[in-house]
Amino acid sequence: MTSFYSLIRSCQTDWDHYIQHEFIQQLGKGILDIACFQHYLKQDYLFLINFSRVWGLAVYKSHDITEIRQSLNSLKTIAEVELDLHVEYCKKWRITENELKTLTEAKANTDYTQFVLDVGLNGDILDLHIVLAPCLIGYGMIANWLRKQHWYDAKNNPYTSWIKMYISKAFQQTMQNEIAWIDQRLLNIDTSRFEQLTTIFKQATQLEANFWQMGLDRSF
Ligand SMILES: Cc1ncc(C[n+]2csc(CCO)c2C)c(N)n1
Repeated sequence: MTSFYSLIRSCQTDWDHYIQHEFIQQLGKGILDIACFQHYLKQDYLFLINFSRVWGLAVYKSHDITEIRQSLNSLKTIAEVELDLHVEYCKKWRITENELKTLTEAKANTDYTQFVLDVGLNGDILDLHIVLAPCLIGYGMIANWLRKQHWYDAKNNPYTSWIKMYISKAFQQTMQNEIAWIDQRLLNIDTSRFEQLTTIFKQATQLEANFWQMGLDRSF
């Protein structure tokens, strides 16, 4: 049966590279250079702004009022709640609001956003959810993977607060809801449509891995 997990299996190597990226391994061991994490957090502020735009596009691409409300809800959460939380979180890492407002966007960030918006503009609501899946579902899976590693150090780790966000019951439930939404839509698609979706999913997964690499290299 075609399910969200078939998408992962279709690009297992890329998926594992994203989930188990060096950035994540160093973060889980608590040895990631703070400057790399700060660079990631700053770029993520820009990413989240673009990400909220994508939900705006999803509102437009919705088929019915249920889908409109679902996308609108995601747009409101990110624009009205999560961005403020991100700014507060950045302050704890000595990143000021002014710094966030005057950032230069890194190439890995632009490439990712451009791809997501391009898929969204040309495709339908299912394409949009699939291109966003590595982002929406991947972070929850990263947290779950980290937790299972024998070297994962939750106690003496400056990054525990970040990992906790994605281990939280609320986030894990959101992730499961998204998997269920995708699974439902994958039930009735044919092979060629599935192949189209795997291409989108694989590319978004690679772009997510590039985002970690950008953090690690502190590149622009
Ligand atoms: C590059 C990048 N990829 C994924 C996420 C994770 N993420 C972004 S928005 C969202 C949904 C609601 O919080 C999630 C899980 C991130 N922060 N940065």
